Amino acid sequence: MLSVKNLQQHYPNFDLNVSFAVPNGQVVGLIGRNGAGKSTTFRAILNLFQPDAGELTLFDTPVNQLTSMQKQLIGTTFADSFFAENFTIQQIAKILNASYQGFNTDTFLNACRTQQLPLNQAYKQFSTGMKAKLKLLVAMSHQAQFLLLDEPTSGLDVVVRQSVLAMLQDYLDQDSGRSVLLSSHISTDLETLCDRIMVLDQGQIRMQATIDDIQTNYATLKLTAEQYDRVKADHLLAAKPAPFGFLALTDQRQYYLENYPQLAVAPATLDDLLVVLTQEADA
Ligand SMILES: Nc1ncnc2c1ncn2[C@@H]1O[C@H](COP(=O)(O)OP(=O)(O)OP(=O)(O)O)[C@@H](O)[C@H]1O
Repeated sequence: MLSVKNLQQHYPNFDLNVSFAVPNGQVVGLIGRNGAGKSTTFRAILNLFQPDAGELTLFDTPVNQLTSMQKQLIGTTFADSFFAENFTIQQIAKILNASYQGFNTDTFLNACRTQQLPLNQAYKQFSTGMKAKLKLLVAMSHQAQFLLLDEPTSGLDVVVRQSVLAMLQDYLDQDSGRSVLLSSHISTDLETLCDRIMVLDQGQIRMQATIDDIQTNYATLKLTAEQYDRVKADHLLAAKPAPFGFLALTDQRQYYLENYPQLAVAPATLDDLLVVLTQEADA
C-alpha cells in the first residue's frame, strides 16, 4: 500500500531519515515524542512539500504522481485547520459529495447522528471530542483504502476515545484491504488497534516490530550497574540510566528468563519502548 524509502528532510536543527512500509490490510502505529518528525513524515506522504530525498509510493505510484482517482482513496485527519469554522455538518456533506465519488450523504449524516453530532451547528462550536469524531467520520466517509491519521484521539476523554477507536475498527472490519498509518501518544490506543509499531525519535526509526512480537518477546530489565556490565553484551537493544542502575530493553525475553532467573524481567509496554529508545534531548 505505502512504501517510504530513505525519506530525508534536513532542517537547521533536525534531520529526518526514515524507511518503512504499510502493507495492504495493516494498521501501523507511529509513536514518538513531540518533535520526533511525525508530522514531517505525514506531510511528505501527502505530498505537501518536496522532501530533500526519498522514494515514496502509495498504491504503487509515486506520491507526487497520484491520479485524482487515487487521491480519492486517501482519507486523512491531518491538518489543523479543517473546514471553515462557520460550516455545519450539512454544509460539509455537500462539499464532500461534490468532491468524492465514494461519498454517500445519507450514510455520512446517519453516522454523524449515531455519534450525536449536531448537523446544523457551526463547527467552531464543537467540543474537542466532537471535532475529533467529525474529522474521523470525514476521513472514513468516501471509501478510502488508505487512512493517514495524525493523533486521532489527542485530547479526548476515555469514553470519546473508545468511541472513536470503535468507529475506526468498524471501518477496518468492513474491508480487509484497508490500511492505516496513525500516530498517537496514547499507547493503549495503539495496542488495541495496530498490527505493527514504529518508534520514531529525532528523525530516526529506533525500532519497528509487530504488536505480537512486542507482547511475546520484548521485555524490560531492571539492572544494577553491576548486572548491567554483566549482561550488556547479550541481547539488549538499549538501556537508560535509572535510579536503581539501568532500565534496559530486549527483544529476547525468553533468553533472559532462562539464563538470568535472578534478574527483574517484565514484559515491555509501548510506554517502556518510548522511554528506553528515545533520547533525553527535550523537544
Ligand atoms: N518548516 C520547518 N522549518 C524548520 N524546522 C522545521 C520545519 N518543520 C518542522 N521542523 C522541525 O522538525 C522537527 C520535527 O517536527 P515535526 O512537526 O515533524 O514533529 P512531530 O513529531 O510531528 O511533533 P509533534 O508531536 O510535536 O507534532 C522539529 O524540531 C521541528 O521544529
